[in-house]
Amino acid sequence: MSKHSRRKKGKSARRSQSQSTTSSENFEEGFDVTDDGPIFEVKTSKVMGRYMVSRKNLKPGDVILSEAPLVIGPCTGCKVQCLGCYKTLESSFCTKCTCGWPLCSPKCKGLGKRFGHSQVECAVLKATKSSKFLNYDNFEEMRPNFNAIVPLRCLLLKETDARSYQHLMTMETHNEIRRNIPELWQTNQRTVVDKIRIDWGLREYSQEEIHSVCGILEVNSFEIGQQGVNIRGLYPSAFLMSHDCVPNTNHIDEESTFRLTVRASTRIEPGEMITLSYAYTLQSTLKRREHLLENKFFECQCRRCSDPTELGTFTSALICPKCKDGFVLSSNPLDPEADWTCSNYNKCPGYKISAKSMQLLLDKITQEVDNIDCNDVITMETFLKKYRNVLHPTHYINLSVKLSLSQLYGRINGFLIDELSDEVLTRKLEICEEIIKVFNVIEPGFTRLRGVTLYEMHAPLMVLLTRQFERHCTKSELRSKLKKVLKCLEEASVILGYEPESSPEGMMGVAAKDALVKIRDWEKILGRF
Ligand SMILES: C[S@@+](CC[C@H](N)C(=O)[O-])C[C@H]1O[C@@H](n2cnc3c(N)ncnc32)[C@H](O)[C@@H]1O
Repeated sequence: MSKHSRRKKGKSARRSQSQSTTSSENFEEGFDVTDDGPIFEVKTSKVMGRYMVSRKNLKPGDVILSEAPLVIGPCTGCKVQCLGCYKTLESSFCTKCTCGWPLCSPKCKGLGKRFGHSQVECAVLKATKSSKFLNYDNFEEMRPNFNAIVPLRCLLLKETDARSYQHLMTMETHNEIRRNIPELWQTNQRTVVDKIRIDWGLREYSQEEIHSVCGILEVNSFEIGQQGVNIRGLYPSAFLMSHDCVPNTNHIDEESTFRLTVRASTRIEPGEMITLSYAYTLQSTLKRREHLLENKFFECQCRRCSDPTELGTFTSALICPKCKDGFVLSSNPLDPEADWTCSNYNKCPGYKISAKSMQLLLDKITQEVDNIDCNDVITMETFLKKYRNVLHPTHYINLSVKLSLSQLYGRINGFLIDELSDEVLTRKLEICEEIIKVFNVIEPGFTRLRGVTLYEMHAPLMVLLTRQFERHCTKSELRSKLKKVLKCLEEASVILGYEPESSPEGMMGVAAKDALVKIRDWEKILGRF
């Protein structure tokens, strides 16, 4: 699963387990167990297979599980990277390991490590002369070789850690479905199965077994690593979380150990499903469902997907071109072929646009937005103006532009926070308020998107307030405004306090804590807010 979303599971025999098992029956280690028993249990349904259910009352921030990976390594389609630490490599700075595969340096910290380039892997890659397929003069051509590394690491577990291998093989493969998707199956055959069995000569692994490992990785793995690092990993219990387009957990992975920690992002009651989103939440229902079907092989029927308004967020809605008053919504969001109609039945009876026309329009607008430079504030604002009568203000395309603007205003040259006029500061604030209303619904609670946006909100509030103070405002006005800043910062510092300190979000969390100290100084002057 991507950072925002993802993953899945295994064989029908496993489905026959009892309706409700404690986590420890599946894999004793890696499960968080409190004094009064496991935090979650695993249940089974016909539609979803196994899924995780809470046994406790959980608060936002509570740890649900924290565990080391079973296996990690390069993502499919990754650039050439160091097999030890996964740093992307440029040809001129590359070192070769004795097995002939690239490393960042002879002293790479991942050399000889279980979750890096292990001695066993090195010996196998060397013995099979696998490096003869690596053309160091052409990094582009070298890339597909990396697709077979994690599958090989899974297969090597058979010898080096049989228990982990057995556990991994209980995960869903969706082989029955994947086998009937020729493009997917044949790509795996060519770039993984034949690479391992024919190019590297490791015939001891059967075709079926390697395809299963590919399926397990596609369905169950997490994308991990900090920005610019392209790694995927399988975890012993986290894969059991089912998908929901409004998830109730957030997770982070530690940079040096790759340990995954899953926390509740909202309150979770005993018996409630523990979920994450396998798809990017800032997408339309159509796009999320397409992603889930193509990559996780199921049709999402969650509350958000079933509701044309997406729980009142209107993230897929257009403004009706006919009455300019209603919103154009899918007449059946669970059917991608369904027509789109105006919500204003009285004024616009019978108005409709076909799914195909809608798709063409969105493709065109998406292309336009993709062409905007990621720091170009002016063009982003022009885009929003251009489509103000077409896209709902919180349409997902608008939201992605607004999310960028919320982080650019105050940060980039020409738009540094102290240089912004009151008008632009107010604009930043309005954008943050608008997007946080949507995040409160689709990514509620202690989530990265909310944490970052709350932090972004405090800056314009604070600068506007300081300017007002200089222009003389009353103590009580000041106090009430500072209260708002305090609220944003307090929540942002708690949420972002869970992020790794070296990550951009973690650094923001530290900055939020520093800013809180300064606000407390105001409190000393003005009295308690
Ligand atoms: C990472 S696995 C989750 C564990 C899996 N259910 C198992 O039994 O091993 C992801 C798979 O679970 C199923 N799944 C997860 N969430 C689902 C949902 N909301 N609706 C239907 N199926 C779901 C799908 O088959 C999906 O490919």
